[in-house]
Amino acid sequence: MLANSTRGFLWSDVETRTLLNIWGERDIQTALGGNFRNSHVYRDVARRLVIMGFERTPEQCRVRIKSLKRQFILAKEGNLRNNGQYHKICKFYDAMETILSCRPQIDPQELLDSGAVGDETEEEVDTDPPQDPYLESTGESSYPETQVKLEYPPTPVTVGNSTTVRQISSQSAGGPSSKRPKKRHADLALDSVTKRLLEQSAEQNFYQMEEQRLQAEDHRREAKHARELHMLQVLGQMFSSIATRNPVATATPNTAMPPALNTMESMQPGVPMSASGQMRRGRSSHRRVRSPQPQAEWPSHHSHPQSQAEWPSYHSQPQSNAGLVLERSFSLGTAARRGMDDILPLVKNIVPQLTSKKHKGQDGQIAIIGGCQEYTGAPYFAAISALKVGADVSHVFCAKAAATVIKSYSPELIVHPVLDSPNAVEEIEKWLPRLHCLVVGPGLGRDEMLLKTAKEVIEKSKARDIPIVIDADGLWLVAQQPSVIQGYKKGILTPNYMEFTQLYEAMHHEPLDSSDHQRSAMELSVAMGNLTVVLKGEDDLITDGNKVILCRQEGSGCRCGGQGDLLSGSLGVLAHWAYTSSADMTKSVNPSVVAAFGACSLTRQCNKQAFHKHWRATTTTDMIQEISSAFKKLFES
Ligand SMILES: NC(=O)C1=CN([C@@H]2O[C@H](COP(=O)(O)OP(=O)(O)OC[C@H]3O[C@@H](n4cnc5c(N)ncnc54)[C@H](OP(=O)(O)O)[C@@H]3O)[C@@H](O)[C@H]2O)[C@@H](O)CC1
Ligand SMILES: Nc1ncnc2c1ncn2[C@@H]1O[C@H](COP(=O)(O)OP(=O)(O)OP(=O)(O)O)[C@@H](O)[C@H]1O
Repeated sequence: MLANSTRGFLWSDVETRTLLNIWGERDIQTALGGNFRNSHVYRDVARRLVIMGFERTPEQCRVRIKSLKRQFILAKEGNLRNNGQYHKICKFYDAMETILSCRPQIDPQELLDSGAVGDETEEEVDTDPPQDPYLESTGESSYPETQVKLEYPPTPVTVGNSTTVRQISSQSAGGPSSKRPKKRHADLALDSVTKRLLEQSAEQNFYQMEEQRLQAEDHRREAKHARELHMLQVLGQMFSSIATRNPVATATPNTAMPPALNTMESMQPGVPMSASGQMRRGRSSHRRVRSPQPQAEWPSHHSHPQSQAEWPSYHSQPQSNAGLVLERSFSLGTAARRGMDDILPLVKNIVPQLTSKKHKGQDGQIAIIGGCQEYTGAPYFAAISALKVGADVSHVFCAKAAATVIKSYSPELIVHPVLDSPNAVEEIEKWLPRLHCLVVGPGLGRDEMLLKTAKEVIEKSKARDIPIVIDADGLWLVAQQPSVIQGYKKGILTPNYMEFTQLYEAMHHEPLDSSDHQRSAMELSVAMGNLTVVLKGEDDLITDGNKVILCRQEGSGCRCGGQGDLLSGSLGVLAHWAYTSSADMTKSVNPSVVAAFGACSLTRQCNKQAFHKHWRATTTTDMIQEISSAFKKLFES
């Protein structure tokens, strides 16, 4: 049976790697290098792909390769917009580089001699604007193609070690009447000058095309956001009509903000939102700027029904320096906004009483799914942090090679060396009835067998309604197979910036707009079915797709590895507490959000305290030692 019988626009990593393996085969590369018509080569590629279990048309293969080459060239050229991090998210960079650097060098003179003028090879020339990835499989594009007229012989442009062939513009190539030289090696000096000129103009041409390509991309993005906006408007209207039938919900206070899809990036606590009432999208030439409007000038919901019925509005809730709430709400916003004045008291509310009436286990039995030969520290940090925050029991389900090492770090942890055993899922499943929260990913690694086990354990835990925190390599799994957690309301994702980028791009099939993290985080959350997303960074950004909370608890400049594990372990416990607290305690705020805010604040406070003592020498172990006092300071004073 074919692995990919239901074809879609999406190429899985395995499928792409198989395609690259086939495309990189010597005979294919030779065939592509020596032919200006290559449809038969891609027929062969598609045929070989079918043998490997993936059904794709030759055109799909060609388009996919083309797009991979585009990504690779972009990454290579450094013509990037992702804070110079793009090479890290060009997943197949190494494979592309290996293949392209082994390509036979193409002699431009041979191309001229071959008489292939104007007979463009589809394989080598990359002049199309990017295709909408949703339509890659059909080859159609949802936006007008940028016309780049190419009339003259191809000339090589060196990208790294490889040589690709590009067309030259008429001005630079000397016009279509350029004649094929009669003697091939007649004038070497002239040849080399001509070659240099051709190379320069090809480069210029390349940058022009890149510019056009980026513009086309911007247009496409604008169109996408316009569609989103429209959807939001429709939703707003729906909520509005419900609200008019619901007397409680219609009691919306006079806090309607300008109808701007805003971000809080420029906001400081206490600064009115209207000061930043503009839509920040992509490149400057396409920014749509709304005039800043003083808050007072915006009519209330009652006098300006459109302001809430048609537009989602974002409300800033001035907070303590540690936390800031950005909320997108519709007409029913009042209900959602109740209790959002301050998240910290809600975290305090969920912390269980210490009482002699309880027995062991009631305050939390947490399990970490992670730990392999390479990574033993991460699961330990997460598990011990869970204990120090207040869980009664902390388990680690890890690979055999990691178990003894983790046990030797701490006798407090219960370590199960089962993750790489054939009956791993069964072994872990036995424990699920007693577990209150799972933290999947710290030190898990990317071994396929371990990931498969993790995936099945997630499925079993979902069936039991257990909160699941996914971090580190667990997020990699989610980027490959989002459905594993998509739509599960008790799922919490805790990506750092790199992990966030991968997740975002896996869900949206387009590069992350790094200028607007809050919007992107919300989009990711919504795409994942309103899962809670915690984007860690200078400010931690927490969203469930409806509101964004910034955690700005003071930390330090020390970024020792493992802090994220402290966060995910603590979050495991807090999530359990939040989900077992009454709605009164959390004031109906999403329990995952309350827990996430608590875990972020705690991690940052630990970082601050440890840094005061150890300065540059601060390690995660030092931070863990601060959990007790940081917790008390934040949540019990
Ligand atoms: N002691 C242990 O056992 C520990 C084990 N751990 C375990 O290791 C496993 C793999 O985790 P990971 O940390 O290597 O992977 P990930 O976070 O993707 O970083 C990869 C690269 O991305 C970059 N990068 C990262 N953050 C960035 C940012 N914000 N902004 C920009 N760039 C950023 C940075 O690239 P660089 O700067 O080095 O080029 C980084 O090297 C996982 O199981 C985890 O649990 C850790 O928990 C640590 C303690
Ligand atoms: N620039 C920063 N300033 C202050 N705090 C930060 C900064 N970056 C991250 N943090 C804090 O460090 C904690 C861990 O985030 P980090 O980005 O280091 O996670 P990670 O890369 O997943 O960690 P790990 O090393 O465990 O894999 C978070 O609580 C976050 O608030």
